[in-house]
Amino acid sequence: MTDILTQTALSEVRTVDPDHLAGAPLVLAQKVEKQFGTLKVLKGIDLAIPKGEVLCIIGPSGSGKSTFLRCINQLERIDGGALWVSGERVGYHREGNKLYELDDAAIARQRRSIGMVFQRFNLFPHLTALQNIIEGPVQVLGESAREATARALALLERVGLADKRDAYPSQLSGGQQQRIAIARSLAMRPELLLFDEPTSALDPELVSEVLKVMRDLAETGMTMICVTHELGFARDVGHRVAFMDQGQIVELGDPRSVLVDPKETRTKAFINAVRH
Ligand SMILES: Nc1ncnc2c1ncn2[C@@H]1O[C@H](COP(=O)(O)OP(=O)(O)OP(=O)(O)O)[C@@H](O)[C@H]1O
Repeated sequence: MTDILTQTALSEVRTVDPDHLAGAPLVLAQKVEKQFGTLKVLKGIDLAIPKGEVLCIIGPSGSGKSTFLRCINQLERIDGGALWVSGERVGYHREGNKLYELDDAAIARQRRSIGMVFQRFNLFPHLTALQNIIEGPVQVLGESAREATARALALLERVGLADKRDAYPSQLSGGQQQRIAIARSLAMRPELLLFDEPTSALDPELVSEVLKVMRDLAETGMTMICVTHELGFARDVGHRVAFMDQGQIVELGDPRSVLVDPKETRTKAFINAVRH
């Protein structure tokens, strides 16, 4: 398996800075398929994401971007192909007519290493910012309240919200809630962070504060897959950009080649439409 992973890593990530090419990819998708009823939503996604990479996924509504993230995080089961995270085969998969399933404990363990930040912040409304952040580390990772609180306070500082530790979500702006949601994900010490349009539910003036936190995070070497409509963010922060359309990755490469000088007609049309 290491050979497959390494070979695929080298063939798929050649456009990435060599510093990001340390060993096997953190995420590997091979011919991943997903359908809802008769609707084929993912039609053979091949992708290798090395540790430390920031991959931005762009594409029109309904192209399967969220579904792909949800498959990585095992919120959806794939119907074909294979997915690995950290060299471990992810949850459910099918080979021929056989369906392989990990037990719930193994799935829970795999999911713990993957953080996900949603469009809607999904904070617990009855818990303060601090309580939202320590909930997972205490309940799931078994950390002491003292240790979890110390780390949560550092994370609040990192997202610029130390003064909001005792505020409830309803007392925070959308941008602040999203920054708490990011801190909450980080508190679980994830190896991989998935962002599903984290700024699209925000008022325009609140977008930049969330993008700044994501930008800072990228600089720490966190592996991130960001589904985003923020082309400026994708250009400045992404190591690579993937353009998805109709369940396929139509174009993949460094941000300049995909966003400024795309080769595919569909990519060009999408970028023009988003810009105007
Ligand atoms: N649970 C589901 N049941 C049935 N169809 C679904 C389900 N989830 C997604 N779909 C459909 O799958 C297709 C892809 O959806 P997905 O949310 O992955 O697209 P997307 O590219 O993320 O779009 P957007 O940018 O609008 O979020 C859409 O046609 C959607 O209606």
